[in-house]
Amino acid sequence: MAKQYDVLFRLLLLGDSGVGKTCLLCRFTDNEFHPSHISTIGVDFKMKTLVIDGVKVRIQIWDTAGQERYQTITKQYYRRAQGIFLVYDITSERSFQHIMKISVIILIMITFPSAFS
Ligand SMILES: Nc1nc2c(ncn2[C@@H]2O[C@H](COP(=O)(O)OP(=O)(O)OP(=O)(O)O)[C@@H](O)[C@H]2O)c(=O)[nH]1
Repeated sequence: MAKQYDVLFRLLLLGDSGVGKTCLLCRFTDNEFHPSHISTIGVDFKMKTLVIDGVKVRIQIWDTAGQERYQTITKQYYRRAQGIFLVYDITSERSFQHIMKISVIILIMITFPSAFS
């Protein structure tokens, strides 16, 4: 059986509830937009394979719940990701301030990994 991909990238979507993470992901993977907001529970994921210069690149994107109560679960995914999309709602300063705080936490986790193991 032919290999389904040559390279795998694990990416993560982070941001407050309702900023549009799931919509971004659906648009990217399926070119769809669903206007209703159904909050993600915990973590969900979608995949897409692109061919770039003849290389099959599989992108696995983890969509995290923005609600505070799932933070313990979503934090476990920070270190497994090779890239993180920090998403905010341009009409909500609060969502921007919050994503700034999360980015500082991630920076600390990367700098002092043993403190979080
Ligand atoms: N105006 C506008 N609304 C958007 C846009 N993208 C998403 N929405 C709306 O924002 C709402 C929330 O979108 P979701 O993608 O479900 O939000 P989320 O960040 O995944 O939310 P959680 O799963 O709770 O963390 C939906 O009602 C969408 O219709 C956009 O670009 N513009």
